[in-house]
Amino acid sequence: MNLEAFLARAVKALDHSNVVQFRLGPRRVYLLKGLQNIQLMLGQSNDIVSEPFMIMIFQNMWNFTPEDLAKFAGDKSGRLQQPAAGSEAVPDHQRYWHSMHHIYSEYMTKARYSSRMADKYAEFFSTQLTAHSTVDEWTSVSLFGFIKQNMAYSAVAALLGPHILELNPGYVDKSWAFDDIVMYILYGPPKWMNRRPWAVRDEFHAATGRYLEAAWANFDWDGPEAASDWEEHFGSRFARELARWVRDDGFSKQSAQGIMSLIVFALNANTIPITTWALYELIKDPALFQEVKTEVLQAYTVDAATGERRIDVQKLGTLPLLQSVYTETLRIHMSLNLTREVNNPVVVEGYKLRKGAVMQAITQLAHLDEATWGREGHPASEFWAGRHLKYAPGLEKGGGGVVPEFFMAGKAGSFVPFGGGPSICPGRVFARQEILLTLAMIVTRFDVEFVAWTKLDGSPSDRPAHDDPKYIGSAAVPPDRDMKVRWKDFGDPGCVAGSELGCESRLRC
Ligand code: HEM
Repeated sequence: MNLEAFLARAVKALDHSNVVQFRLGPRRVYLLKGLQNIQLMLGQSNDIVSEPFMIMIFQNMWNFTPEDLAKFAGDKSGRLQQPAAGSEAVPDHQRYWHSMHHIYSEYMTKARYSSRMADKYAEFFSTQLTAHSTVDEWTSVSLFGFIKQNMAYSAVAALLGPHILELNPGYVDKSWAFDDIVMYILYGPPKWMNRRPWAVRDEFHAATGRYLEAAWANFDWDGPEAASDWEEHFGSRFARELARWVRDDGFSKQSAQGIMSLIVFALNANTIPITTWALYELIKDPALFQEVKTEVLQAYTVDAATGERRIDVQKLGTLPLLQSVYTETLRIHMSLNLTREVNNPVVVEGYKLRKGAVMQAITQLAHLDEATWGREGHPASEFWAGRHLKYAPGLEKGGGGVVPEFFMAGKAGSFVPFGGGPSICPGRVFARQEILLTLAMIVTRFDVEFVAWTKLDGSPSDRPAHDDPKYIGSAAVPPDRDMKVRWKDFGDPGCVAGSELGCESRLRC
């Protein structure tokens, strides 16, 4: 399916109406736009659900066994605490959607667990930066390639612990090979016509399975780490709780490794394109790079006891310019058809949508709406780092020491990179921390100079990067060009103007 062509037709059709209906085989599909319609579709209710679409994903991407698939398909009680009407008698252990949702929201989204993962991520990523550069020397780097390898490596180690990478040399490459064939598996021709994508999936799943086996064999459930937030075998508490639930509820080994593999895919598929695009913007604009660096230096703290310098992730998340750059990058490069199914009839702009009808909202339509996001001299289609900054009346940028505030330039329903409702992305808190940390660590640690645009294979390109059309409609869209840069590592950052922190860093503030 050509999602780019579909998107272009959909945008045209939605020019005239907020609701456009078409048929996909026997199904009625309703494309929606407009704040209220999207809020309705992504609301907290058992009337409009994502489960039927997820079943398709479980079958193809997760490779669930038919028995395990039947457990989810048969559970109509929904994800919410309150079972859907008519499902009140379903025993708790058979509420598969709710159990999974509970683990997501408890161990992935809550600040305690996401911050622990973020700290581990910073530790692993710092080690990767050190391994790939020499202090005080200029090194040539293909930025997208670098981020794809090293950010993914560090995020996997933070989520699942380092052993998965030791047990499976080339695991990160396997995960990207899987990323490459995901849309084919979901929407492409059947397996008998081309077996390769399924072989790529199975190889990736098997590698993840080796991690699960080793973790189960080596983790002591009665030992001192039984309630720890992070340990080396399973990695994060989230991964451990997910593995435990899958085993306790009797899922097969095949389904268990599929679930974990999908988490790895979700972990990297969006954060890495978004981080890469944000870095491209910062490097293209040296003044912006410097402004972000100055701002980020405020988030370094020194541990009074150990003298160790580290980034305070919470503080990082409050820096206005950095937040604005992050929001703007997500706004521009997220392209997903959010999909739901009607479980109980609903009325949308006078149309009655029956049970079984499919609803879709296209993130790009909301994110690029000129009326919502456009500002004089800054059309909605263009990146503008200052779009989400607000200055006190009378004080404009450049007015000596004026600190702006971060604010959402559009309305909440016009910005849905993480979806919404019960199936909103559970990784959103960690994703933000991970992206901000990566940007912060690079801008404070390196001097970076643009060298040239290249194609993804490293050959010269005569143009800058665009969104890679292959990924439009599927998630955060990666660039179709790499950026060759040279960077110089200044080593340990943390020196804030005049060394307030008492460091002897060579970092030029
Ligand atoms: C910039 C980064 C990210 C973006 C833009 C993003 C976006 C999304 C979106 C749009 C959905 C579907 C939501 C819906 O249907 O309403 C989703 C689901 C999901 N995301 Fe993320 N995501 C990001 C990072 C992450 C990370 C780091 C993880 C961590 C493992 C993660 C794990 C998941 C999972 C497990 C689901 C499925 C949730 C469910 O079915 O209940 N995501 N994400």
